[in-house]
Amino acid sequence: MKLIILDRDGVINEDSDAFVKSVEEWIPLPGSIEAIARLSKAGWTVAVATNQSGLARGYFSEETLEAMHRRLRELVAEQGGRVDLIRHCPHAPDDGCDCRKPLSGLFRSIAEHYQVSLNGVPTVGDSLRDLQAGVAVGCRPYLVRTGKGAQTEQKALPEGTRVFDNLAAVVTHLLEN
Ligand SMILES: O=P(O)(O)OC[C@@H](O)[C@H]1O[C@@H](OP(=O)(O)O)[C@@H](O)[C@@H](O)[C@@H]1O
Ligand SMILES: [Mg+2]
Ligand SMILES: [Zn+2]
Repeated sequence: MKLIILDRDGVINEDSDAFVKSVEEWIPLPGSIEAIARLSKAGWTVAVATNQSGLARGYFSEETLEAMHRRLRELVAEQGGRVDLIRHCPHAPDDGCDCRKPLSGLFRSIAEHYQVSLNGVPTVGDSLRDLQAGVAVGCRPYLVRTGKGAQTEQKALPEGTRVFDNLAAVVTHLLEN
């Protein structure tokens, strides 16, 4: 299967240092919804792996998070595409979970869901921890310059990381190669 694993905040939608705390604050980045739809229509299965410590911090509820993800799914469906699976880490940094990126629990959960290896599966993130979580289970890392990506690009990146301006550019590359 052609599987791709996307980070959410800063890749699909605008990120904020104050967290994305409501559907109103959940604003798609230009071209990202269409990019996800292009992948779907080309036969790709699109999964999302996202840290959502705002839940543990009490900034928003699971119901609000689900409303954001309903909005994402609706917008992609309007473009003829589909977000197939969303896995999130609800924990705080000091909860000691195994699913908060850079740990790979979300990625392993996605692999388990589809009963596939993640070797070579592209993963797209804006933070170093997104790439580290995916690379640890064999994913091919793609960094975008949206969200926190421009700052991340200044750091030491996992070997082989490809850098693109945004998700739309990553998708164009993937669909052309
Ligand atoms: O980029 P993804 O994984 O989809 O989501 C990131 C968000 O959960 C938030 O993660 C927080 O990190 P801490 O959880 O405070 O370390 C901060 O970086 C926020 O700016 C950001 O909105
Ligand atoms: Mg992010
Ligand atoms: Zn967790």
